[in-house]
Amino acid sequence: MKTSFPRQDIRVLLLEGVSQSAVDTFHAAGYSQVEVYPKSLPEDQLRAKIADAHIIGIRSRTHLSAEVLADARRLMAIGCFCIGTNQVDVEAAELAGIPVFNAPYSNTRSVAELVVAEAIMLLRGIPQKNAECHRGGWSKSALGSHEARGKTLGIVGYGHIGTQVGVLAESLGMQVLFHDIEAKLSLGNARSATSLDDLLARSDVVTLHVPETPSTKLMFGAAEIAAMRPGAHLINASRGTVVDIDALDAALRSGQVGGAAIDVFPVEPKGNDDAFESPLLGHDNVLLTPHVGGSTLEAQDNIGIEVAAKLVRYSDNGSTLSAVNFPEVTLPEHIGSHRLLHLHRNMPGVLSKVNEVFSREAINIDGQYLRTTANVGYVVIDVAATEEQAAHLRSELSKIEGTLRTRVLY
Ligand SMILES: NC(=O)c1ccc[n+]([C@@H]2O[C@H](COP(=O)([O-])OP(=O)(O)OC[C@H]3O[C@@H](n4cnc5c(N)ncnc54)[C@H](O)[C@@H]3O)[C@@H](O)[C@H]2O)c1
Ligand SMILES: O=C(O)[C@H](O)COP(=O)(O)O
Repeated sequence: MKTSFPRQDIRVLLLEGVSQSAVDTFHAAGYSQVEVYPKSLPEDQLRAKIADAHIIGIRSRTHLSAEVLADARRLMAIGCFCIGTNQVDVEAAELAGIPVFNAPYSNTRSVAELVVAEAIMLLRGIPQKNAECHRGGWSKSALGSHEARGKTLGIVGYGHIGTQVGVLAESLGMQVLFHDIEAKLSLGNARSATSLDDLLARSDVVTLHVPETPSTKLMFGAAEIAAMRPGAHLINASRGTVVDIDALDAALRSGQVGGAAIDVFPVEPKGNDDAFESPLLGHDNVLLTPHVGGSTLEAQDNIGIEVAAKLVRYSDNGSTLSAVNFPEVTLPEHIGSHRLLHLHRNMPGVLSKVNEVFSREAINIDGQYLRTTANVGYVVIDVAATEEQAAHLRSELSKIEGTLRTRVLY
């Protein structure tokens, strides 16, 4: 199958050490121009690089703002090789006709395992004991050391990760409480708290699993920390913007928070060679990890395949299934027809103008698919036409008012 652009001319830019499995997936699909970087790029370099890329793959460190996307003149699709998509201005991407794909489940288990391990470590006071041993100290004591069995784990954000954490914690004999802004079906014996304050008042360990949104920004500050049980522990493997890090620092000093495990930070280094700074440095009772909740070989391997396959499918076939910012269509192959893709602002009258083009040109439509979001409409039309006719149709479609982007797949 030919595409409007031969695959070997499509430039794929993968940043932040996206797994080799992604590169292999692109190569196997005939995409030979895959450029790989081990970390995120400074904004000036990103803007220069993105100007030539047709497909970009990033993880959580690369910010694709509206300004950066404005330079991405050739960009066709974005792959977030992770769960979070908060680092991308997804609305700006939608209005530029660029679908954003991610891997919504592939690292869920990795995060859940780490969090449960951290809960055990915190309840036993292991971070302090480990630090002391490293300094040549020895304080063998059961003081402040507790079994996880019978303790209460409070999960804030009972989504894919939160539910998995709950299942694993229950298998250790923990009581699980959760709080979510949506009504959620509880798994196992987990119970919904009546409110966030109710959860905080009853939990020995609180773990955060909310996405970064305007409503979760700094949602865990001095007031929430004060509502925790004195000496309870806090785990954050969600996003660094969710916790007021200075308030946590103060609560660790005062003893209101007994210990913490923090994987994500308001400001994170761009790559492994850059220095890490945080007010939490030097607290013996804090486990600090460099945003590795989802960084297992198993998860990264799966994510590489999953997201690369979604990008290839969109590029080859136009399917947008599971795009986070785009009308979703699952399309059959278009053997024997040419496929025209028309992305337009969602405004009255566009579809009739699209259809007018085909009747005016007397071209038969083999199949038509349409999905809309509040902002945009995505119409896919399979036609029995020659290559020249398809190219002409594309140029006619481009002239319709409200058109954001057109492509043709031969
Ligand atoms: N540390 C890591 O490496 C790592 C790895 C994967 C994901 N993450 C982060 O974890 C987040 C959660 O992942 P997920 O797959 O469970 O997402 P999810 O969308 O399945 O679950 C998030 C849950 O949070 C709830 N929620 C949203 N706002 C809330 C609020 N204000 N109060 C309470 N609940 C709220 C949602 O209703 C949803 O149930 C991701 O968005 C990502 O930022 C981090
Ligand atoms: O959103 C995610 O999946 C996690 O934060 C992991 O991000 P990473 O790919 O940058 O490790």
